[in-house]
Amino acid sequence: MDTKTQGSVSPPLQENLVINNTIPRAIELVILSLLISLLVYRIVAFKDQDHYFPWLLALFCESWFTFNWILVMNAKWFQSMTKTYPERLFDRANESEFPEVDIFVTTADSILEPSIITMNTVLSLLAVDYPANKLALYLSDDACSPLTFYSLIETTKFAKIWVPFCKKYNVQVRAPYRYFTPDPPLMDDESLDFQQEWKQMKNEYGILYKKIKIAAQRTFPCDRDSDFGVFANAHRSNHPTIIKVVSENKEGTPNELPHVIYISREKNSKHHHHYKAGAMNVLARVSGVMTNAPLMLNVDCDMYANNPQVFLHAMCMFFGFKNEEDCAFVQFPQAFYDGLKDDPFGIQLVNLFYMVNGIASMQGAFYGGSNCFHRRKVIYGSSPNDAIKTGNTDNECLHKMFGKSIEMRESAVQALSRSNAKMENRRIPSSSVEAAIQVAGCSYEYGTAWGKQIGWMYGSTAEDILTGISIHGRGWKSVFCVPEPAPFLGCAPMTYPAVLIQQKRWATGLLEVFCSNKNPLLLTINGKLRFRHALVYMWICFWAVRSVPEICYAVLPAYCIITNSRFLPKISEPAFLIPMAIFVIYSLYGLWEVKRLGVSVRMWWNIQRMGRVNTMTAWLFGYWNVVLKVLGLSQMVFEVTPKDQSSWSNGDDIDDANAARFTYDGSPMIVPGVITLLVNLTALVSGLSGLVNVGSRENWMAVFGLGEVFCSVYVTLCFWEYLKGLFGNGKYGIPFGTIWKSGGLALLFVQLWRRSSQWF
Ligand SMILES: O=c1ccn([C@@H]2O[C@H](COP(=O)(O)OP(=O)(O)O[C@H]3O[C@H](CO)[C@@H](O)[C@H](O)[C@H]3O)[C@@H](O)[C@H]2O)c(=O)[nH]1
Ligand SMILES: [Mn+2]
Repeated sequence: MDTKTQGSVSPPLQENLVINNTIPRAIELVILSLLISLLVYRIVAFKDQDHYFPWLLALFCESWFTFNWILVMNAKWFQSMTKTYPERLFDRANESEFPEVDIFVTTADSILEPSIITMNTVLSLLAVDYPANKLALYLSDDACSPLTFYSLIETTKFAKIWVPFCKKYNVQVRAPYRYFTPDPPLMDDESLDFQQEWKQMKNEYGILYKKIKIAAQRTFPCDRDSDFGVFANAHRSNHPTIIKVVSENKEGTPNELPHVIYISREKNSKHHHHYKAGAMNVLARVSGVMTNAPLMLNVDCDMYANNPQVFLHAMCMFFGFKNEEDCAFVQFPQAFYDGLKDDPFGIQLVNLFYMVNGIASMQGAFYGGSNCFHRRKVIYGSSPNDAIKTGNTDNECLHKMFGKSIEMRESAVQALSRSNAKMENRRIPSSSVEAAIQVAGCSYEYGTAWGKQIGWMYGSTAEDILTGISIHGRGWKSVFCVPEPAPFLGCAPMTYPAVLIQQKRWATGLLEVFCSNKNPLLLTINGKLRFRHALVYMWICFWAVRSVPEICYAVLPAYCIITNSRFLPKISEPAFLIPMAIFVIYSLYGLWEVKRLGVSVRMWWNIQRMGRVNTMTAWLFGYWNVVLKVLGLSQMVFEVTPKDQSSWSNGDDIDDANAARFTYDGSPMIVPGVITLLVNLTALVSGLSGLVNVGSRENWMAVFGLGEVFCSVYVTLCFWEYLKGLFGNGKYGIPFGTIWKSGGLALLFVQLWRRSSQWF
């Protein structure tokens, strides 16, 4: 791969741009010093308090916030980003020297992840600007759905006209459902030929769409001919391996289609299948024995390639670094299409922008689970300076690592020993189906290193972070690449219950990483994870833990108002300025940060409040999940996020105002949120009634602290959507059951507080 990279005359393929960060650093330091002052004040003023409990609880929460702030500052301290120049690539290397890439698409449910979405992802990837004879696309179907297989066959047929069309007219958006939806249509060419072909293509896509739609409505998508026979008795969680080579580029011509292969790994209730990580490992092995490309791209089924040059951008990184060590994987951002205006659920990850640029100057991007190119040998567990060692790895050791398949071991040796992309003895996938079936079996991994030392790591529902940290822990660096236009676009969850499920899974999975043997601190001590990078991993792993101090802090003001105690300095004390300054500076700073990214004030507020709401609901459940798992009381499941198709399937414009409204199901996750809201409302009401009974201004001050009331109002504003939910109808209303439960608990808390406050 590094054929001509050393040539000092040619301009670089990628460049690291350092971003000046002086002002943000100064502001962050000011906030830090205020936080520390507050802690000091709390300790000094402790003895003067009438009530110790709220004061101590506040001290605990604020200590955590300060610690968290230090982690954040560390992450953002140096800012940089990498820019790529794909047009320069062709001066460096010939197309025939480009490395092969095996593309992995995963799907797990043909209802939650409608086939047509997956197929559009497939089409966009088959049509990328890259020699087709260097590519193989593997679709992993964890649902073992004949519909998916049928759709893939039909899609591949359509691809035979779609791909040449895209390349001929240099179409920019190569997922047809995105290409054909805009009104007026995207026209890349004015010519009559183009217009005609465009119409024909739209028509053909319409036919494909209908075929899939009709097939989806039938119990079995088509006649049970020989190809589909295997699906007849297959149950999604109990069936033999199914591998079908749907299309093969036998001659290896660059202008044909890449290989297309369908895989449904063996499932059996006796064997744990490890969800997505398990699917990825099967993909790695099957592609290993079939095509064994040195690079692998993995995308979730909804993440279509929005920028046809994305492979070239990735190559700029792989070719562009002198040391392989600097580029174990190239991560592209996860961006979403048709995201709701102003991000009402606070999920579009914009606020992570500065974090991402910050870690770019350490060991590089986190692996995000999708949109990432990996070196195969890195996934196979090698370390940066291993290249020579692996040449003479003995067979027994290989057996223990990679399993009993001879083809697998041979391919692994090849993958581990080459630093060069050249693929000797080109094979075609259909010649290795048997070997592939063997390595996709559900007992294949027993006694091997899969999921422990090699492949995608098991033990967390955030297999991405777990796998990424183990790579960084071996001393590799990675890169983040943000070309224009956005390289991949996918579906963000479109309803609030879906958001909750996703947030809970992330928080759970991240904390699982902390509790695993890939703990960031352990990897710093025993491995090669750099200390500062480990701190950033800690920040992300602790998402779930953050829920505890946050929820305590959110009920504190209510507690104080109800029990007539204090957790903030009195307004008459100069110390009152400290928390006030923290609040004002932090809010303005956050606003300024996102404003620089072109985000509206409304969106800033949504990110802010949903940050609080998600932490106190979904992340709190994530925390409990992990506690229960550690106690051995529960097991994790990977709940797939539904991919919404309303925005494109029928061409109707979604009504943003309605889509942004919160909907509720019976999920218990919102209970802590409703309780928090209810106790704060109770506090405000009881505060108000206290106010009515008091006359003059001085007395009014004596009744309750202004700071506490302000905080209570703030929490209520954060939960405004829940407040609406209490009175909403139908799906927009919080179910009665949830309201009663939360109401009962809130009442219980308030009574308990009233009675017990005299003791603390
Ligand atoms: O048993 C399973 C479960 C999931 N998947 C696939 O995993 C992908 C991600 O699932 P999704 O429900 O879309 O999760 P998200 O929360 O959107 O995904 C983010 O978070 C996950 C970790 O929690 C990562 O695996 C993903 O790559 C990352 O995009 C999808 O393609 C699924 O088909 C499987 O193949 N098998
Ligand atoms: Mn997803």
